[in-house]
Amino acid sequence: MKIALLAGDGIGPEIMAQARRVLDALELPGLELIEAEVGGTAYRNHGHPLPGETLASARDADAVLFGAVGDPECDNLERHLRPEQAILGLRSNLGLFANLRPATMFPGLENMSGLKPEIARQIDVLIVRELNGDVYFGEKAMRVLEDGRRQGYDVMSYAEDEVRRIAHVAFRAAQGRGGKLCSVDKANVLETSQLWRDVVTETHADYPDVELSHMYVDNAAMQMVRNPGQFDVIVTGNLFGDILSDQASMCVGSIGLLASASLGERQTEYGTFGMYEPIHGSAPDIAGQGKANPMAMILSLAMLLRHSLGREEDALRIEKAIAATLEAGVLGGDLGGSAGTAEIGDAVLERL
Ligand SMILES: NC(=O)c1ccc[n+]([C@@H]2O[C@H](COP(=O)([O-])OP(=O)(O)OC[C@H]3O[C@@H](n4cnc5c(N)ncnc54)[C@H](O)[C@@H]3O)[C@@H](O)[C@H]2O)c1
Ligand SMILES: CC(C)[C@H](C(=O)O)[C@@H](O)C(=O)O
Ligand SMILES: [Mg+2]
Repeated sequence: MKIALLAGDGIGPEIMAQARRVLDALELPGLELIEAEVGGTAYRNHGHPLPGETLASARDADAVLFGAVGDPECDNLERHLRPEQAILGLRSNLGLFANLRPATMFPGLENMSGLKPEIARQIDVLIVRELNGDVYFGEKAMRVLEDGRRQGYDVMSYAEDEVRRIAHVAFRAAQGRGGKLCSVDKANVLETSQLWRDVVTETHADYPDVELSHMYVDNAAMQMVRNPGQFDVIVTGNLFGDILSDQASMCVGSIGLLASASLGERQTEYGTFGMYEPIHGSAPDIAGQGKANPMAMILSLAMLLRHSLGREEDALRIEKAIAATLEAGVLGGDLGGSAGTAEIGDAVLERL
């Protein structure tokens, strides 16, 4: 079993170190770890945020564990050299089109989001975000118009096969959970969304046991705050999924808790090849201070063990250790506590 570890920038290496301790504690037989540089760090050392060697290491592994990228000092670089391009490059080059972002309330955190505890307690939503299309990957340009005005230009597009394959992932996920799928779009305005809605509705014919609903994204953002417990599985496009998942994270207490799996079609000897990462970024405002919550990173490792290495029991062990740590009140600054990154790592390891 081979895992590529890409720690990245900012808090990436700090939280990766804690996930690494958890992985070491599991003592998986025959495990090989390959570390590679990515993001601003890779740009500085190799002139590119996603060096060919890093992409090759990721491709060659059974799974990729990814920290975070993003570096304020790189903000003025040309777009193709910015750290964020590394993550987009990995997602597209590795064919990782299905991004699973679960947001589940942990016992003890019901008061964290400001929602009424009886509402907060019901949150258990899986956001299935399409990851290889949308305005992220359409044609882009910074143009100068005839009258001298600059115009930013980004094309939003979806082809029907791209919508169909993510719809299948979402319907299957709903079958394995509460049997409800809500497709989120902006079909009252966008052609891409009208196609999205049509294709999701067509695909529903294969899954008559799943209850399908459609919701406009602006309403979904409101409903996510009003009553997030109404959602079971949400399927949506790349941009809407990016935004709604950060929003969902606060409903369960903090962005420092949300893990993700990015999957494609490639199967390995042990499961589905994938890349696993917290949904948050490199958090430059707290980087290097030992303050970052490593739980989203450690929960991403649990998802890796489940989906790519076929080790459900180890995944559950980690998830239970995180839940027990939170229930014991070991909270990072993001949750109003004072535990630092390593202290949280210690507490999780102790319970593991
Ligand atoms: N997958 C990724 O690598 C990824 C995801 C999102 C943003 N980014 C990049 O990260 C950089 C910073 O972006 P941003 O500030 O908009 O978003 P961010 O997610 O990095 O941070 C937003 C806020 O949440 C806090 N936060 C995030 N993770 C935390 C954790 N684990 N523990 C405690 N607090 C945490 C930060 O301190 C900050 O106040 C940018 O360059 C952005 O492009 C990368
Ligand atoms: C860093 C950025 C490109 C990325 C995205 O928008 O997908 C991030 O926000 C995420 O949620 O993984
Ligand atoms: Mg995001």
